[in-house]
Amino acid sequence: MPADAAAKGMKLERYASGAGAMLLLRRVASGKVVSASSHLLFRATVLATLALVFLFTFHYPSLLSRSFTLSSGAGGGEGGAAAHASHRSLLMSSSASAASVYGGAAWEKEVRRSAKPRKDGGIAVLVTGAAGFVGTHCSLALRARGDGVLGLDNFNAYYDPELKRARQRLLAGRGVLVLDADINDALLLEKLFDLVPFTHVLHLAAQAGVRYAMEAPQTYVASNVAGLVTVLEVAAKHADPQPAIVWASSSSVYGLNTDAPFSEEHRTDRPASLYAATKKAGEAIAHTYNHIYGLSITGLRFFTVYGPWGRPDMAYFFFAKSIVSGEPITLFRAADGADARRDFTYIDDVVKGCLGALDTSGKSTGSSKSGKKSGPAPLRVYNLGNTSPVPVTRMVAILEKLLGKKANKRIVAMPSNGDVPFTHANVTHAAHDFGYRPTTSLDAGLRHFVDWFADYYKLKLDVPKIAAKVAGAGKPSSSSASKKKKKAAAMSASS
Ligand SMILES: O=C(O)[C@H]1O[C@H](OP(=O)(O)OP(=O)(O)OC[C@H]2O[C@@H](n3ccc(=O)[nH]c3=O)[C@H](O)[C@@H]2O)[C@H](O)[C@@H](O)[C@H]1O
Repeated sequence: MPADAAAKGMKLERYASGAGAMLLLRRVASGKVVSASSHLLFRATVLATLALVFLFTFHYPSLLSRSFTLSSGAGGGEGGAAAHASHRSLLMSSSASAASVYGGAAWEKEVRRSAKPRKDGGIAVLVTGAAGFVGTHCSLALRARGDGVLGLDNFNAYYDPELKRARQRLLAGRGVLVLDADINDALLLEKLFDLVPFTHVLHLAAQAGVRYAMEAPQTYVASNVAGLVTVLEVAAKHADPQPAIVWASSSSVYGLNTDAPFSEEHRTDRPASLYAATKKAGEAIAHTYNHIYGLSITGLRFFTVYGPWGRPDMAYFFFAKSIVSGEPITLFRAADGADARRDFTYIDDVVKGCLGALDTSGKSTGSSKSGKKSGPAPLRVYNLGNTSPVPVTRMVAILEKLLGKKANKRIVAMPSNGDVPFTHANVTHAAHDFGYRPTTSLDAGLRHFVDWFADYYKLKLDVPKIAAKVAGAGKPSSSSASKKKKKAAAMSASS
């Protein structure tokens, strides 16, 4: 035996057992009993392997059994009673596995309870991205009218996950369970469809943000393309009956289109950002699943949605934070010298549009059993905007008044990072098909946002007084001020 192999043998066998190993070391070192050495080496290896298997099993049971997380605080799962074995897709976020509570009878009961309609004729909706901004508001509105809602969210850290947890707690308080789960977890989705005959999927989970797409392009592909495909695959090939799908597209699909107001008939083949390209890809993918599998699919092109419980990555939200803290804000000016303009759309108006789209979606016509469709199913796309673009500088002026503080503004040329100079929705189709009529001005909507913002971050703003000034209502009496505050709080929690 070469000297280094003998040395390795000595090293391994030293771990095998105390006194015996010492004896062995002497014998191996003398080079006299080589065959005894290899025999013991084999035994030591087997022992070490068994010890490792034992340790692994003890410390990492979640890797060996399937975990479904129940995280609304409502009820508990049954430890170790995994619902079924599964692999995790490489596309999935790892956050879901961290504090897992296992599936089982109690978990299934909670899932069914949350998804069960409370009224005759109510629908059962699986809401993806339920702890997101639009997802939270839609889930609350569905629950408020007696529909069944089960939420999914992967609680990723794109923006403050604590805000998502706060929304989750709000939903739990209204009886809506939001599972820690990723839309790319096909087996979990299948399991949920086995438990609940969902009539609809409101698919809002996505990687949002136009400019962030330059920093993290792959996350857009994973959520907005792969994630959408996973949801549609399960809905088409596993769910029985197939649900109708309503999902979040985006105003950004209009890209470099200059015809205004943007109509669903306009070109959408010139996306300005990868975000827009993934949403456009989603619309093409929706066509395929409708065509082949008979899924009823409705895409909603949201226009810069804002309001209470909003997204901190959006300009109105982080501008408000910066104004309060005295930090500078940067405003983009378009190439023609005009201020950037957006068709800012208030959350309550968008929620009405989402519910209208769900209620008029029509049925899917395919069968996951036979793989055939009985005829064409609805395939729709709608703008959900406010129909009145406002310069971003005006949005900042409203915030300044509401917050009682001037912004420290810096105006720069719009960087070429996926942004577009303006958006403007034509909502004729949504108005015709489900009565969509946005009614909230930017002044009123931002007043509701700032009421919530001050409350959530515990800021000492005299919000009702400032809000009334902006709305031109004069100085409110203390009773009308408190009535206003109560109304805003009720709205932010129930819309
Ligand atoms: O409708 C959509 O489909 C998208 O709407 C939203 O995108 P946008 O309309 O771009 O909103 P947002 O980032 O709030 O910028 C607002 C304005 O502020 C300007 N803006 C922005 C940042 C900045 O630092 N300065 C600035 O002037 C900027 O030029 C713009 O004019 C969603 O984020 C997106 O997920 C998607 O849903």
